[in-house]
Amino acid sequence: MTDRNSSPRDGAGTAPVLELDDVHVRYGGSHILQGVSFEVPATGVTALLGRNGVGKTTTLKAVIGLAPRSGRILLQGSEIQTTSTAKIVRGGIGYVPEDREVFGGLTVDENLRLVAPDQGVEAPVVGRLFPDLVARRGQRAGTLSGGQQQMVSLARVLLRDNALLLIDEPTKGLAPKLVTEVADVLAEVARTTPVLLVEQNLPLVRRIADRVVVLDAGRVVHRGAAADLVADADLTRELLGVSMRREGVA
Ligand SMILES: Nc1ncnc2c1ncn2[C@@H]1O[C@H](COP(=O)(O)OP(=O)(O)OP(=O)(O)O)[C@@H](O)[C@H]1O
Repeated sequence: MTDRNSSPRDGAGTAPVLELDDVHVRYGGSHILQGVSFEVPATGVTALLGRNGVGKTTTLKAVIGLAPRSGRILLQGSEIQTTSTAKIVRGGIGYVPEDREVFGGLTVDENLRLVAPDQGVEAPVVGRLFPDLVARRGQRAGTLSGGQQQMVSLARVLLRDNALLLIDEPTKGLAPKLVTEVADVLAEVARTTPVLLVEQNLPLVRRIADRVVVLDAGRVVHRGAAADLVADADLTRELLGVSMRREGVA
């Protein structure tokens, strides 16, 4: 495994917010995570990368308790590998799954009031980061564009106080302009809350991630500074099978 945790942006010196130690996930006879170990520092964006099907989403699900896991997982030093998802969420992990999961029949405001009944779109964080959602407060979430639904998902999680955010491919399927908008929001969010981000868009990773963890076949194969990985065309091709010119962030 390559391990290049030497950047001044790597959060070294502070206690990690999340630690995975030899985490395994098995579905029936399939051994999906095969001893995953890494730390998420308490600041900035840690990007979890890897080719399709290597176990990135499964890693987030193992942390939040939605996949059958073994091994040790520590949130702010406390073991959570046997804790229920509801307790983990109450304990401070916000999870934005890949499939967005908005309530399509409810308005934008009603979706947010499920989490913050007294505030909805009036919550300061919504006005600050998602002015478009305030303007669309009465629109049914099912009629929003993919990017707008992504914003509802993100806003809903941000209505709570989180020690850590797990965000799974927030830009998947979005047009480049919306990718840029989501990237802006994530960069702003990460100023106050550490983020573990699954993302395939390397220009976005270069722009907002501080460090990367790369998985292959259920194992960590590389850790290091995001800038170092994306600057190394041979390494990105070797680890991810992509070149930096594939897609852009305006
Ligand atoms: N509930 C499940 N039951 C059986 N196998 C599963 C289940 N969930 C995921 N897998 C398998 O685990 C492997 C890892 O899936 P995962 O979704 O974690 O990959 P990923 O790295 O997030 O991929 P992608 O980039 O394509 O989203 C895949 O082979 C997938 O088919």
